Amino acid sequence: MRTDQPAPPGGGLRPDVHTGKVALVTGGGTGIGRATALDLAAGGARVVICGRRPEPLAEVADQIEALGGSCVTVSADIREEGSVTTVVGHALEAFGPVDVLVNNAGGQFTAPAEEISPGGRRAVHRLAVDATWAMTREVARRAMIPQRSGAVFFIAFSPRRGIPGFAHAASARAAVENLAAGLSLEWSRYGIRTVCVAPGTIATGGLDDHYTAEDRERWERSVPLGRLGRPEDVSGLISFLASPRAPTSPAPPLWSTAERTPGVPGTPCPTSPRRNPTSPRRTRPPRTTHDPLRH
Ligand SMILES: CCCCCCC/C=C/C(=O)SCCNC(=O)CCNC(=O)[C@H](O)C(C)(C)COP(=O)(O)OP(=O)(O)OC[C@H]1O[C@@H](n2cnc3c(N)ncnc32)[C@H](O)[C@@H]1OP(=O)(O)O
Ligand SMILES: NC(=O)C1=CN([C@@H]2O[C@H](COP(=O)(O)OP(=O)(O)OC[C@H]3O[C@@H](n4cnc5c(N)ncnc54)[C@H](OP(=O)(O)O)[C@@H]3O)[C@@H](O)[C@H]2O)C=CC1
Repeated sequence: MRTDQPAPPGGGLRPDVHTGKVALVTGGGTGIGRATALDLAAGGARVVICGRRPEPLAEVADQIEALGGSCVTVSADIREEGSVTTVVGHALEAFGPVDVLVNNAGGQFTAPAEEISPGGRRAVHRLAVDATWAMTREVARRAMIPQRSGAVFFIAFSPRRGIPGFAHAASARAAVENLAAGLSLEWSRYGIRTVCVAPGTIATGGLDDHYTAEDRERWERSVPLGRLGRPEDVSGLISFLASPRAPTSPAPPLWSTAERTPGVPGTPCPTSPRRNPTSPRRTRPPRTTHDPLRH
């Protein structure tokens, strides 16, 4: 069964939690981006979504409108010069200043590091790093800095210390994580929060379509929970962090919905240690009553 099924929107938050806000979600037509667009809309935000293919964008817009929300779609390849300006222009024209930007569009391929060509590395970094920065700068300059508020989300990877087959992509996400941390130091003065979310491994259509069943099974085995995450795990976190209930001080650099696997990424997680039945039980020393008033 395909795993990229629409999730019930809401994220468990109040239906007016984002009322009056405008959100822009890149790659909002599928997977994590779609779940995020739906959750933000279910909280009352007016949503702009972009991606290269118009069809998935239109489906999400229909879903949002069927729930009584507002959604505008912009079909664009955000790696192309000028397209970021166009996307942000459409958002401003449709709904006014953007309050929440979710830099979700991204992707890569798996390959041994030594086989990744400069062009292959560039293709991945152009999207994950360059287009993300261009979008963030454009939204900040045209909306968030003038209005002295906003929340910008970035998507990183977990684990953070590298993933076999992802040398190009994991290094791109490390750059984005550092960007989020640096911007939070610079742009707090404008009331802009920059937050990086590291999803772990999430069952999406993108994962189904671009990676082998073997890859997915290996990644699944490495999750202590025993299953991959769901898009709404990530969208629910983003929706909460975009809400007024989000902790603001001190701004945490990275939020993760992920496992923290102690072994090599992609290898099975260790099983729980079991007591050796032949080893003697440790005997506890007798309990003494501690009276804090007596020394
Ligand atoms: C513990 C384990 C954790 C696992 C974590 C898993 C976490 C991540 C999951 C996800 O991110 S799921 C998201 C799913 N979606 C995707 O990944 C998107 C799929 N990929 C793409 O859409 C494309 O590959 C791309 C990355 C956007 C590149 O597209 P583009 O149209 O720019 O590519 P091309 O013009 O065809 O090629 C450019 C350049 O790249 C080289 N290349 C492309 N594919 C491959 C490949 N499979 N292997 C090696 N090289 C590839 C291609 O040859 C070109 O290079 P040059 O010829 O110019 O040198
Ligand atoms: N699923 C997972 O396990 C994890 C995912 N991530 C990251 O989370 C994000 C969402 O992933 P997921 O939902 O799984 O994957 P999807 O492939 O479903 O989502 C990627 C979205 O980005 C859009 N997109 C890709 N390239 C461009 C472009 N050049 N311009 C505009 N839009 C673009 C795609 O639409 P279109 O093709 O129509 O352009 C698509 O809607 C990605 O950045 C991914 O790398 C991070 C960690 C784990």
